[in-house]
Amino acid sequence: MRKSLHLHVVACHRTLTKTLHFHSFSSQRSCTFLGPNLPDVWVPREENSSPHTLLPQKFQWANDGHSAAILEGKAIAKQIKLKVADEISRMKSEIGKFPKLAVVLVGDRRDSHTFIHIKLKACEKVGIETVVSELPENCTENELLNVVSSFNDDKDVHGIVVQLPLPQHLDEERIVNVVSPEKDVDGFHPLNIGNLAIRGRKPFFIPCASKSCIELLLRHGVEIKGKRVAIIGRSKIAGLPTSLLLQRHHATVSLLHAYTKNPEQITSEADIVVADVGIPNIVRGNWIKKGAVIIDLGTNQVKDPSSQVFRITGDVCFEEAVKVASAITPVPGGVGPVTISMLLANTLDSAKRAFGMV
Ligand SMILES: NC(=O)C1=CN([C@@H]2O[C@H](COP(=O)(O)OP(=O)(O)OC[C@H]3O[C@@H](n4cnc5c(N)ncnc54)[C@H](OP(=O)(O)O)[C@@H]3O)[C@@H](O)[C@H]2O)C=CC1
Ligand SMILES: Nc1nc(=O)c2c([nH]1)NC[C@@H]1CN(c3ccc(C(=O)N[C@@H](CCC(=O)O)C(=O)O)cc3)C=[N+]21
Repeated sequence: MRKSLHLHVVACHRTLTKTLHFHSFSSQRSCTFLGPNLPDVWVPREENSSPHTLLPQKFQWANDGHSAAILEGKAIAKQIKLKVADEISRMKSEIGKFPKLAVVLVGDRRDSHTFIHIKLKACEKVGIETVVSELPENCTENELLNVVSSFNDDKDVHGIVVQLPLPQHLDEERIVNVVSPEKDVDGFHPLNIGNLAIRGRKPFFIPCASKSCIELLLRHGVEIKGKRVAIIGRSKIAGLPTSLLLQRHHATVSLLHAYTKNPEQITSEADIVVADVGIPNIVRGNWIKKGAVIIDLGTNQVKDPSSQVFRITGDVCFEEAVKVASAITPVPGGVGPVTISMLLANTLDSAKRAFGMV
């Protein structure tokens, strides 16, 4: 029951939605719409792009009423989707082909169904064809491996997503290993993760949530190079690859997990805090250094006790953090939508590679 250790469920009402305008989009030129693909991003940013510091000079804290800038993801996601849709429509008219994504869902988890629904809808909107394979909770590992292998062999499929987590009796690592690295649009295959970890190497794909974190930081003018980053959570979906991607952007990264003692000591020294735990409101206001930038990946479905309706809440206590941080991603509407647009971009990339368009 390690997860219950720091379970602070706090009612965090979103009353503050102010967006400060000192954050410009000056970094747009240095990050492609497909996100921070290698190797371009490792080239130092243009001298004249003058990235904003984490604490812009004109930024003032009043004793009362300070509110962090909100790092909105929806507009960025929309921009990326438009560009992807445009490329796909040109692909169709020029060569008569289009990208196709295969999604594999095992079992009946409520959150997995929601996430897959979001992914399929987004694919439809931009012109990515989809095929879904649903297996029962009690399916065997071989049945699942056969489904993945058949998508590997299908030349019309360019991307494969096996929705995680899988039921306990299935060996997640074994399944991830079988996905062809060239169709691994999640970027979870050891070859892709390994190449992300090693300087100068280029994975076929970078995990979507990690690209989304970097995209949000760069697009809002937050400098990464030389900054101290604390990431809470080391999952292969987000925490671990985000640590690898951030170190490639020359951040100094601490990776925290369930065995980390006094995590608040480490987070309170960080310029950027990334939360990827899955525990609502685990990151409190007093975990955060004044002026830090907060990226909240947590997407926790919480049942409202009064209405019995599910709502989404992050890992960060927004109401407290917004008073201390200089900028923060909201949940919903922050990292999540950009993650989805990165999946579309990765799938398009894969199709372009398959059609010899890169
Ligand atoms: N917005 C987005 O794009 C995405 C959102 N998510 C969301 O992020 C959350 C995490 O999911 P996922 O990435 O699958 O992570 P996992 O559930 O796989 O892993 C959780 C991580 O948190 C760590 N952890 C657990 N309890 C504590 C604690 N008390 N203190 C410090 N660390 C702790 C675990 O440590 P240990 O390794 O030691 O067990 C583990 O590394 C979920 O809410 C998920 O929905 C995930 C991906 C993308
Ligand atoms: N193979 C695999 N790949 C993944 O990328 C993957 C996965 N498994 N398992 C689960 C996590 C979680 N994840 C999210 C994606 C989008 C939102 C998202 O769109 N969030 C919206 C809200 C969504 C809602 O309303 O429920 C938002 O934050 O605004 C959230 C979380 C991808 N994951």
